Amino acid sequence: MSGAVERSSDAGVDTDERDEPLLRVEGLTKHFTQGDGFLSSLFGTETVKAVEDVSFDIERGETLGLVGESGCGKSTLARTVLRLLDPTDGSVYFKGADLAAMSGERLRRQRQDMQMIFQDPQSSLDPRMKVGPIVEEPMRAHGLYEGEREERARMLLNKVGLDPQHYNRYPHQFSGGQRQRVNLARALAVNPDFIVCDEPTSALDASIQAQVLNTMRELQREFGLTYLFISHDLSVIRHISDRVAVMYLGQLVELAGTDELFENPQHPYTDALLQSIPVPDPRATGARGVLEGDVPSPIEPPSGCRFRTRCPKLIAPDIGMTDAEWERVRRFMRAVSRRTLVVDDTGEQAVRSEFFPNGTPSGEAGDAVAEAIDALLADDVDRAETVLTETFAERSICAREEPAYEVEPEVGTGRHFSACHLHR
Ligand SMILES: Nc1ncnc2c1ncn2[C@@H]1O[C@H](COP(=O)(O)OP(=O)(O)OP(=O)(O)O)[C@@H](O)[C@H]1O
Repeated sequence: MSGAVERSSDAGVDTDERDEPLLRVEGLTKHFTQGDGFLSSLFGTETVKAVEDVSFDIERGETLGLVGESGCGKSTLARTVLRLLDPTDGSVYFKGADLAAMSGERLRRQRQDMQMIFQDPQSSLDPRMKVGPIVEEPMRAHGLYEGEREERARMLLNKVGLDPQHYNRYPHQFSGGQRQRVNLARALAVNPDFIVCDEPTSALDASIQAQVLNTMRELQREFGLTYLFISHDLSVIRHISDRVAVMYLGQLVELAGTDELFENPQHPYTDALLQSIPVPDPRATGARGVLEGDVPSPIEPPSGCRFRTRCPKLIAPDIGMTDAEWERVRRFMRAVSRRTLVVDDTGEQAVRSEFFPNGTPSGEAGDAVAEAIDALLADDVDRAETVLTETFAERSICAREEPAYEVEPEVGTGRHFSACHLHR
């Protein structure tokens, strides 16, 4: 029985292939084009740039955590990696072979080695089937373990921490955590090397979550598994990951070893995410609300660095301001775009003394600030915002060039990537 757990996929693997990372993702891009047919011929189509030029490797036996806010493209990236979605551009190499070049039977065989588990164990388990046959289903689909499927299913139920006697129970007879364990057993049924875990514990209570995560780590060691683990929850990511990739609006902004990322974050977005982790002491202040404004639409993402429209560290354009002047202009810009500033005739002085107590900057910067204040006096906030955006934000290097830098790690020796022009 346990002989059946031997890594069938490693048979015939040559040493070159073993030196390769298990998964190599290069420039992966996934766009969704919305609107087909008659309406789009009238109104045109819209392209959602869900994943844009994403590259990373995952080593054998490693867990790469992928974290980011809802809608940033984590699930789309995962599904494109597994070729459940066709990429718009880029490549995915699994054990050195290009998945994009595969189709039909070869892709189907490769998929056996790549499984996925989802957040909601309730909806992914057929309520009319008993859990034993649920676990056996992938074995049947791939024509594997003929004659020993039940024995293997019972063995796997045991390995994921369930009672093998529960083979004949239905999903509704299990708790949420147990159902996710059934899902784990099913993912392991065809002896994969790689499992994409998409928010697998997000629907569970914290204590159950920790138990399932611990089981996943034990299974990883025992079966030599490699995980791509997706979560919006930083504490889960920290608990389970060897390295962490941070995603924002379709792109990776930072990638480093877990301790390095948490102790030495180098991207302002990662920094903001870490600061927004709820603190254990609710009386402690200043730990929330760091991320201002909404995530821009992936239909028209900002040029250059996609985080720049919310970035507290936007770099000054080259128009001759001191750091202190730029700090004040940036604060003024934030207040204008938040639409919280109301200026009437008597308020002009108040605005100047609130934001520019030592006077506005000289030259072009000062002219733009004066023009924005005039627009606010005329109750035209949009014009004020446009003037500031065109003069300052759009001329920053953050708007003009896509950042990509490697920085020196402080904790450990792994490589640390940060897509921020502050590292110029
Ligand atoms: N089939 C689709 N057609 C059009 N747009 C899509 C499609 N699937 C996803 N998107 C869009 O792509 C972007 C990324 O979505 P995705 O579900 O990958 O994000 P996510 O980070 O996994 O979010 P969540 O954590 O909420 O699941 C979103 O703007 C989403 O609306």
